[in-house]
Amino acid sequence: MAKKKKKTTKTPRKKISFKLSKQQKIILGSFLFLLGVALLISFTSYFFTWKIDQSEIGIFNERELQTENLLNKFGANIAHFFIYDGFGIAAYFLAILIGLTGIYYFFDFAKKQLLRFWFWGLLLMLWFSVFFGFFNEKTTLFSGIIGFEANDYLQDYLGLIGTILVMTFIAIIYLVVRLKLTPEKVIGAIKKSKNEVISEFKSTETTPKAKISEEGKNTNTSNTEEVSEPTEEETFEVVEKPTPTPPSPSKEKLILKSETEGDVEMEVEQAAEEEEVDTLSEKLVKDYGEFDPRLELSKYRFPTLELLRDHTIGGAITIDQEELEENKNRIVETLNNYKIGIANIKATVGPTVTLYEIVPDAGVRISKIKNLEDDIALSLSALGIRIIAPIPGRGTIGIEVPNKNPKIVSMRSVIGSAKFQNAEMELPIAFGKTISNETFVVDLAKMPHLLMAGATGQGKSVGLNAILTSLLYKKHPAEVKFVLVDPKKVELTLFNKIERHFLAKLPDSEDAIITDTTKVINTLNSLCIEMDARYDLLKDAMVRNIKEYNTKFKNRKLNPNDGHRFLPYIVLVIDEFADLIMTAGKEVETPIARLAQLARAVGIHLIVATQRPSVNVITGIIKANFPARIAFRVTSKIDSRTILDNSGADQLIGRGDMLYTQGNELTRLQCAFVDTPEVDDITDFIGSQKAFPDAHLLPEYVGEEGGTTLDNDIKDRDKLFREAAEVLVIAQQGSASLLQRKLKLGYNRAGRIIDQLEAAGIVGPFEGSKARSVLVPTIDALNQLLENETKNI
Ligand SMILES: Nc1ncnc2c1ncn2[C@@H]1O[C@H](COP(=O)(O)OP(=O)(O)OP(=O)(O)O)[C@@H](O)[C@H]1O
Repeated sequence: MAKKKKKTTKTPRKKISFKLSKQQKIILGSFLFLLGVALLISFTSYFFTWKIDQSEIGIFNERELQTENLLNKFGANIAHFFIYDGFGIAAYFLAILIGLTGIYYFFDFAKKQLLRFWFWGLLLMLWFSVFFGFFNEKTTLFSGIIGFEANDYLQDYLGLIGTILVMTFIAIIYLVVRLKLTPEKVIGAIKKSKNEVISEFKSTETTPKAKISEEGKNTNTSNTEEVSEPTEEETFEVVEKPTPTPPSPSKEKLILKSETEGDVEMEVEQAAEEEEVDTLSEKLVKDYGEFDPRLELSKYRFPTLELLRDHTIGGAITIDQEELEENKNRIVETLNNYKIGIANIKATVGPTVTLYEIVPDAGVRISKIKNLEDDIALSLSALGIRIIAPIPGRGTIGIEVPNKNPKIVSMRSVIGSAKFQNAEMELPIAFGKTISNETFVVDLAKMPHLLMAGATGQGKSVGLNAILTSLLYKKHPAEVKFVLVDPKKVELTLFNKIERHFLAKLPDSEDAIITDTTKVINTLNSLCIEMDARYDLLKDAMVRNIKEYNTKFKNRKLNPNDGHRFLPYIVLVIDEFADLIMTAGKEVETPIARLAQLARAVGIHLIVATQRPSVNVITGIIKANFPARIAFRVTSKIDSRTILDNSGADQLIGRGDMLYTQGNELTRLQCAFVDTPEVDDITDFIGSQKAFPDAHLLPEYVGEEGGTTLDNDIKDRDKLFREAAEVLVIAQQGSASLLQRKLKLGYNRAGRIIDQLEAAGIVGPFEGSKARSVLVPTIDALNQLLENETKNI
């Protein structure tokens, strides 16, 4: 018990605080300021009296003893201590710093700047003290003992030249860091002063002339007031308008006198340029730096190259001379059989095919060679021959012949290539290698949507994995989000591991990867809502595309309180589009077409793959909005035409051999190969790192049949119900995103309020991705409606 009592009687320890009250600051400030002044006086006086006072230094107890220093014994001793025993003339810095500190405390200015003054001031004091050490070998008055000894010490170790060099270096540091001096500024200042001298010289020269002309005018019959009564002493003022160069920080007056005595004097006044003031956004950027979308996952590590394997077991591409010669002879022979002479032939060996470029003899018709495609293929007895007549931009005819030993192009080699690593693109994709063995990198953001077709087993899934891998190697989780649709349920499951890093999903769904058709419809419509919301944001920010928007947001020119946010790119990947169209038809096609038409500017990009590129799957409207297309091997010429608007895809050899077009010419590529275990490793690597709390949530979309039951219970209404109703009635637009912005609500709450408004008959039913109609025309009508409601209860 006694112990307990002891404990309770213990008084809590007082915290020691160094915070000064306002009065204390004023007292301390004035003390320091006056001390600084006292030091300045005693130092100055010391230089005149030190010889006389020399013998009295150190004697305090003899009251009658007087010294010559203006501050008597105190002044003589303190000055002796700081100047003679200390830093010489440089001790003035100390006096100034103490005085300055006094001013800072007196006016209670921020102390950060003061610290800087002390740091640089002390450095300067030491520097000058050592510097004067060079000059006064006999008396240490200029440098003080510290400066003299320090100089001596440096010279003992570095010699005179070494010491000068060290001192120069410190001086440069001061000039560059503290005074922000650069060679350009120095040159500019020299030029400026040179110009000033010249102009001064010129104006002094011209003044008498001006006077003469003035006098000349006077003799004329002009009667203006200024010239009618010229007197010898008269001065006149010419006010010069501000000239753009050179800017001067303050108003300056320049009096120009002519050489002749008692002559007209001219005063030139140059107005100072107005200072530019930082805008709010510039100030925010200065204070907090640019907005960094990566900050939340700032420790995120990008996947390493070691996670990818090298599949080129056979080593790099080898040129089989025999095979080349054989093919060349056969081509020449076949063409000769049809009386087509060849002037020149050149071969480029790629990973899977070799391109033979032919320059036919003059007068040979190109269509003739094109028609012989099948005959040449027959005589070369090889699958996958493609004839390009002519090769655009080269003036030759190309014959692509598959190699006997095709080489796999590893994802590792394309990801590790300089072309991909140095690519300055928004969404870089390394597809593989071209026929001339160059890494082929394109920007998905520029495509802007990609259609991919190929018969089963020809490399579509590998191609999709290559695209996703490319983006994972280049983009931070905050910058891009994937919406993955995988009706086959097996192809993209590995990406589940990176759900909270890179995937986007509907708020109520468990899995981010969408496998069932109704969910696909909801997701597509949700993306349409997101697209519309993004367009609203872009409009509000007065920018044309997501890149400009994000730049503006990073520069803190857009206020997050107005609903603005950093917009990540969204890449929608659909692996088996035919399946979706078969089961959902128009319901899928409409939002896809809408997205394809409009979403490019807001950073939503589509990648759609299909096994069956038939016209009822890839309809005209979809095709028109997917300018970038990839074809793996397809089974018929018709399919090739559907996907590429050209034949050729039926002639490919499979296993990643593909044709790529972005609206104009076809490029034959060997798709990079990335195996499932590699994707597994990459997603493991990313998945094991710190993630966002949840997958990126897309806006909620309530399908027609899955709509929530409309409950018109007044008690259950949201607190902001009335305010929300007013906002929508005034805007005559029933959109949840408008509520989000105006009332600063989350999406879910805004959605709930919209449902309640619908139940109350204020807004109309859901109309796809369009905003709902508002059924109440004015605020008065709204008040009436709500009043009637309460009466009826
Ligand atoms: N770029 C490539 N390089 C080498 N081999 C490849 C390449 N792409 C695909 N292959 C080979 O082809 C096989 C089938 O590829 P993939 O699974 O991508 O075909 P798919 O078109 O997606 O077929 P499906 O439509 O039936 O899913 C792979 O297992 C692989 O052996």
